[in-house]
Amino acid sequence: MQKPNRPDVVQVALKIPFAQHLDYQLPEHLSTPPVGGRVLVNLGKNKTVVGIVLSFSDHSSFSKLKPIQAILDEQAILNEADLTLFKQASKYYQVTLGEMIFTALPAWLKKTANKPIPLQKWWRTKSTLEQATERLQAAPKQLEIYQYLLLHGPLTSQSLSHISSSASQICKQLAEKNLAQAEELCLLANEAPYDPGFQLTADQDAALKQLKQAHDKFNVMLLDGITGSGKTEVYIQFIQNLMLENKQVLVLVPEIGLTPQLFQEISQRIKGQMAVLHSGLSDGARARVWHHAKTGLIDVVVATRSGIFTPFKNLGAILIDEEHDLSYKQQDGTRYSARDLAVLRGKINDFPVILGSATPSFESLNHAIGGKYKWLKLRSRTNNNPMPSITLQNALNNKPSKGLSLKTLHKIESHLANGNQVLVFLNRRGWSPKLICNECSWIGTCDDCDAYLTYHKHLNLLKCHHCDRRYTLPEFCPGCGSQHVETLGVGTEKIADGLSQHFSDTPIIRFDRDAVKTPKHWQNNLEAVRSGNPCVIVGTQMLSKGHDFPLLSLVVVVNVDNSFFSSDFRATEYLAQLLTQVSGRAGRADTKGEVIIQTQFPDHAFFHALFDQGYESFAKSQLTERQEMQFPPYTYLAIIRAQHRDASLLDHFLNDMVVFCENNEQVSVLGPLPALVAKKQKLHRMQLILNANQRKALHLLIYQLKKQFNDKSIQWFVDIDPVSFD
Ligand SMILES: Nc1ncnc2c1ncn2[C@@H]1O[C@H](COP(=O)(O)OP(=O)(O)OP(=O)(O)O)[C@@H](O)[C@H]1O
Ligand SMILES: [Zn+2]
Repeated sequence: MQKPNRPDVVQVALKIPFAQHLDYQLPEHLSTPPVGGRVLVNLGKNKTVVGIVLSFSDHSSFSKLKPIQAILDEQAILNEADLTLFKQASKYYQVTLGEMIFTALPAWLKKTANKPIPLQKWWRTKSTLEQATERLQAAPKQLEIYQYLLLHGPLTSQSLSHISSSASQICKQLAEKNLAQAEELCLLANEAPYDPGFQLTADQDAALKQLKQAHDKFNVMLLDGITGSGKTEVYIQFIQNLMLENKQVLVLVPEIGLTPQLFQEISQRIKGQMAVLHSGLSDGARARVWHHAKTGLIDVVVATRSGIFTPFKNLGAILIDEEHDLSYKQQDGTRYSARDLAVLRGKINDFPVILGSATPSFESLNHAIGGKYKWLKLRSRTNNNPMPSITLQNALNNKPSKGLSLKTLHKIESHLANGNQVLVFLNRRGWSPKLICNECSWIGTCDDCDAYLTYHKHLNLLKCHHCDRRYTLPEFCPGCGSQHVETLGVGTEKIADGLSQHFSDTPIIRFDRDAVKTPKHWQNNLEAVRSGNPCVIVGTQMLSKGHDFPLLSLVVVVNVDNSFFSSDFRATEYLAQLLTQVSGRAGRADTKGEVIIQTQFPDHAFFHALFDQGYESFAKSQLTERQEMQFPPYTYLAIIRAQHRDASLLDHFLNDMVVFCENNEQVSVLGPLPALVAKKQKLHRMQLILNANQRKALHLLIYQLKKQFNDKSIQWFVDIDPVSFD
């Protein structure tokens, strides 16, 4: 039956760049869909797509509306506050509302097929073993499954498949006999959560008090705690506190690799339900976490960047660990910052947002200094150990072979002999980053990108790290025919190789994108380290942060000198963060830590500013420079990025934009400039850098540019608050 105030027109957000929403007609045979729910509609000639209902109207300025094809959700998947977040975010990042929403939706919910979210049943036993044994005398397979569940449950039927291929059927039979039951989530019955019985340090105590005081209103708090100062303990006790009020908590970490650790640390301390959310999960599993967070079944979600969009029933706070990390900025598609959106979300929903780091971003630090964020400092390590000692080793006097000098190798040896572990940090994977000819100086470059090729020894080929194209190793120099072609420089593969030769009885554990391809690899490697035996870990930035390896006493840093030649005004900020973080891995338990930095510039002013004064003073003096030079965080940046096969066409196009901007006195435009990677997969890449004293002026100009230059032949997009120029 038709309701009296039934709307005729439904406004639907779609993944389209040209309109905020499209109007559709609501056909007689469909009921009114919920706002924030999904519908199926036709787009263009014959495409069927998923859209999100935004609002209703009695009329449309368009005639001949297409009808809604189907309603996919009976209940909204996004509530009003979620939609407000998307609306404000889409304005900020200058994309349409639909583009913003579809950046956020898990793939499962974007499918037109609308299959129900695959729920996952976890089985556990009921009744006693005696009762079960008696009743299952004639059913040995059922008894076997019962016994296995009793020992190892709760488990999914998939994880019982090694016992029987019809495990799922058998579980149902057990349930019929009232000997087992299924739950939708693995409810970890943490009736009595573990309590480590820590006496909080004075700093931890003070920080926690401030958090508790501000627990029910919007506030941004910068938990600025040196490495090993026990930030996690503060997070955990704050989460426990919020859970007492039945609130949910979202915890963001910068990398998948950090999710298991934090998940475990929190889960053993709370009486509640937790989930992880990251790109390593299946589509179905990700949609499931959305669903359970929204219904309120999950109390705490530990997620990577895109988790910021998870809808919750009663979200009480967002915690962002390692808030300075660049991984919080999405680097393709809609380039949002999960950290900045967290602050926006806290404001919309009126809850606190906690940004934690040992090396806060200069943006956040600036807000803390100015009083916009509450500044909670933890300045002592929980074990009262001093910070590790730093040695700057002159790489010109101590020539490294396979990346490490003899002096360094001796140091490593003595730390291993004391039963400790060592981390060698190098931000470059592969065997060596260049292949050169000693006679004509030819260097191996990618045909499709403006990049050198990296040699990978175990594959015995050259790889482009920008497009992943592979090349066979030339026998002769393609430039002059000489046989004197050699690899130059070191990567993690070569360092690990040198170490295995030198320390043949010690495990060398490599963490980089080639050696660690799945979360399982991660876990295996981490377990090898956690086993506590002396070992040398070789790792890229994957490993520079967050990890707590109690037995690590020496950190060796190789090859960070490139940062001194970078054209990025943030290069020193990033280097300071990296060195502080990676040094902070050393000496976390009982041993005093030691750090060796192999550098060709041991006298560089940078090192002295950072290590003599510490991160905070270093940051403050750099902020003063930024202010003088009129750079962020005192001004606002956006980059217009464009790419095309034809470099001169690209140049023309961007020059036209520059001319268009010429009369704008509030925004300065730099460019066109080639991107740091000037060519990628055959496309030339150029950019304009827009810098303004006011965000409003910058956004207005971009809005005008978008209108004026909607020429489809050149692909271009805007990056608001860029974090890199590549
Ligand atoms: N009050 C306390 N007393 C004793 N030990 C503590 C206390 N609080 C935390 N710890 C322990 O101290 C260690 C370091 O803490 P944690 O890993 O939280 O440091 P962090 O501040 O997160 O450092 P990072 O920034 O390097 O990750 C952990 O093993 C933790 O269990
Ligand atoms: Zn390439």
